[in-house]
Amino acid sequence: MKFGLGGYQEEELKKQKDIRLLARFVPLLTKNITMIVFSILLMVLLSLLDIVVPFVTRMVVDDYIMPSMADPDKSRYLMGAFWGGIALFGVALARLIFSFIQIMVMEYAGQRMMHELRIKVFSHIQALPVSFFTKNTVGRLATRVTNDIQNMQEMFTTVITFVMKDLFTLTGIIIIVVAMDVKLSLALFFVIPLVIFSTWFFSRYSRAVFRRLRANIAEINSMFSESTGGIRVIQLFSRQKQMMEQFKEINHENYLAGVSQVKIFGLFMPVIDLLSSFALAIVIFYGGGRAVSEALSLGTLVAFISYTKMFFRPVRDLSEKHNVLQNALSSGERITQILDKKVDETGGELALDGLKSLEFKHVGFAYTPGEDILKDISFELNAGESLAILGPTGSGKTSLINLIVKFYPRNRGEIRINGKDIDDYTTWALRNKIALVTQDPYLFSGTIRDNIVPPGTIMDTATLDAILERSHVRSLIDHMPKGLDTVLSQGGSSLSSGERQLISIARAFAREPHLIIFDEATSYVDTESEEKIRLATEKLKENRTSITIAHRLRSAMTADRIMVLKDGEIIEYGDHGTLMAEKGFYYHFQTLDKD
Ligand SMILES: Nc1ncnc2c1ncn2[C@@H]1O[C@H](COP(=O)(O)OP(=O)(O)OP(=O)(O)O)[C@@H](O)[C@H]1O
Repeated sequence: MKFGLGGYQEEELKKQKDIRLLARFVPLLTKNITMIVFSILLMVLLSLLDIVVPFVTRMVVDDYIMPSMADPDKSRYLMGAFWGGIALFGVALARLIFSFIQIMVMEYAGQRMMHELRIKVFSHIQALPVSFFTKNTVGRLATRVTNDIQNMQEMFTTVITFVMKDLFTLTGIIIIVVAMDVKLSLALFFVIPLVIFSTWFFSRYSRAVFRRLRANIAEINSMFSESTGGIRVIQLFSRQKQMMEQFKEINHENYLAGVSQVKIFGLFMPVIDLLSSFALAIVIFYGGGRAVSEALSLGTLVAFISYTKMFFRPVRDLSEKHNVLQNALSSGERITQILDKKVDETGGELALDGLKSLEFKHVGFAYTPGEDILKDISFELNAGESLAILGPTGSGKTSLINLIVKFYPRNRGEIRINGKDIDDYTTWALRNKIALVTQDPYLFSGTIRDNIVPPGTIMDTATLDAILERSHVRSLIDHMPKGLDTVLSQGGSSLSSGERQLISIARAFAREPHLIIFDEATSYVDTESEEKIRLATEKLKENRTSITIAHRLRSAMTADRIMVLKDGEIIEYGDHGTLMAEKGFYYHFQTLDKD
């Protein structure tokens, strides 16, 4: 089933068997099994207390009230009725206490389980390959770690124990009514097939509606986060109306699904009420007749009426819990869908100690099968050499870089570092020793220091000072209210893109990388910042191997080798002199840039 609009659509779900789906979450339960079992035992006790009430009533009616009517000495019976009342009050008090303990224990266990599940989902998402995030929006993933996990918690806390209680109560009632009067209990059981049929009918439809609702909520979240993320562009290009239209459409889908849910519930509950009244009518008609002819005691009839009413409470309850269960199952499906996504396991065992060579051999790559973005790329870069990559927009420059840092896996050919396949190195070691300075670097929310010094590293002041000096970030930090300890907003949005780039160059210095990959900014950076960035990157590249996606004449000219890409192919390769002599793309780039 697909809903809403293209960009915000949820991935199609594979329908899983409920039991198999629930089994996936059993390990969470087993870790908290003591609390769960305790809570279930309390629930059993609570349902016993429920069942006992009509029984006590029956005793009071049959043993004290009825005999008192025919006896002139009524005082003999008063004490019995009094103690009956006290017993009922005692039962109510015990219910309150046990119920409080049960809720506390179960909620505690539920919180613990969800805490663990949330961590599991979060860490799994963190380990997923970059390609996953281009297909799954922030909003959609946020729904997974918030709403969906909340739904699962509700299932664990309410469904498990309440279903146990309800089933126990139903069984208890059935046993007790059969023991009291077989004939009258058959009259009550007459409606059970009808109850089962309507519950089955209801559950069939409600699951589909719940799935639609979940998908719609995720789409709303997803569209909301994307539209707020891009609010500047939306406002600048006056796209609010269009966004509003899209939102209205998604919201309308959600409304329709909500209405379907209401319809199903609106129908089901009255049907169950009708069946309950029907059963009651049969009990009163048949039981009443037998009581009149004294084949049945009045106390038993009164107890029967109570049990009939009580019988339908768990049925109603079960259907309501069924609701929670359906909701949780559709959330569970989406959580397992994420947990089933394969994390990148291509990493090997090797550490990366220094860089002697980087080699591409006939490398081919496509984001979508059949649509080649890089074709037959071969080149070699030795220690300390610099490579400048040039090419028109969309020619595959960024894609080539993405393969080196393993954001995406290559489809063909070999990529070797120091003669070994890049998959032989641990992904962590590889990324740790390759510094990628992007055009618009991402800074973490936290202090500037946290952004520069790698996590878990203790860096002495002299080293840090030298880094700040070499990356030309010193004057920027001196202007900050708390210097290195100034807290940045998320993504470093309070800084200019040039400032962000300088901090990310300092971050690169701190890791002492073997390979520098630098994506030169195409957007406007003021002359002063540009000069600082140029000096900082030159220092960073000193005595290191580097690759620059070059947009400036100077960076291209000074590189040891220059590669020109067009439509995913290398069309020119060599040093400045050679390529100028070829009078191709590079030659024209040089002459154009000079103008
Ligand atoms: N995640 C992706 N999924 C599918 N196609 C993609 C993805 N990223 C890039 N592409 C496509 O791959 C091609 C090469 O893109 P790439 O970003 O590598 O080019 P580029 O040379 O770096 O361009 P620019 O100079 O504009 O940054 C483009 O046609 C682009 O549309």
